Amino acid sequence: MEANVVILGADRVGKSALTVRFLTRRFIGEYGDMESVYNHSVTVAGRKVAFNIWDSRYAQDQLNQNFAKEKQVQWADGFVLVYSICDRASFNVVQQQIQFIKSMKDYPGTERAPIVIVGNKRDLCHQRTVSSEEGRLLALATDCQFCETSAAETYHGVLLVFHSLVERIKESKILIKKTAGIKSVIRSVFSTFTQI
Ligand SMILES: Nc1nc2c(ncn2[C@@H]2O[C@H](COP(=O)(O)OP(=O)(O)OP(=O)(O)O)[C@@H](O)[C@H]2O)c(=O)[nH]1
Repeated sequence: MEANVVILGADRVGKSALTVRFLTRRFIGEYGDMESVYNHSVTVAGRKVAFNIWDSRYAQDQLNQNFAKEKQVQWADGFVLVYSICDRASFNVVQQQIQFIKSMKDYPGTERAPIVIVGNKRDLCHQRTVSSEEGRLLALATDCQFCETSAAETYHGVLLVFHSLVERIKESKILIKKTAGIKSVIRSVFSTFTQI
């Protein structure tokens, strides 16, 4: 399976740190500000998954932000939305980004959004301004997955983020296929009737 994943979130929340941790198992501290797409294959539940990961930048002005996000939303099969547990403004950005994604992608009623909300920098819990409960409630209200982790401290927490996203992407791809199949049946029935 191929999975296009976009990493979104405000400035300095750890988007690159999470990406690099997943790719290399390492935390290197500073990451520059290049926007890149990385390829990385891992085995999830016995199945090889080829990830294309778009580590995005957060555009400051609204116009560029929407333009960039539209491209990303069209391209993506799934999203990792990152905030820092020490930065409430970044939590608000994630809420806006969920709304934006949902307004652009029409997830049918039965489909759970292929989005994982990640509260990063868990190692800095003495500076916490966003509680775990708030993150969990946001995920419940928006039907997304949620986890807190620390890219600085753990590889396994980060791995879990991508594994749980794969499950949602799998479900979403099956549903898209089914819907496309039903649409094509309806189209062919319709064209048969219009020819009669
Ligand atoms: N303590 C701690 N610091 C972290 C963690 N993740 C990232 N950082 C630090 O936070 C800063 C920003 O990390 P980046 O990965 O560059 O964040 P980003 O979201 O890609 O930032 P932009 O390039 O501005 O979009 C760096 O100094 C990282 O070392 C974490 O889990 N814990």
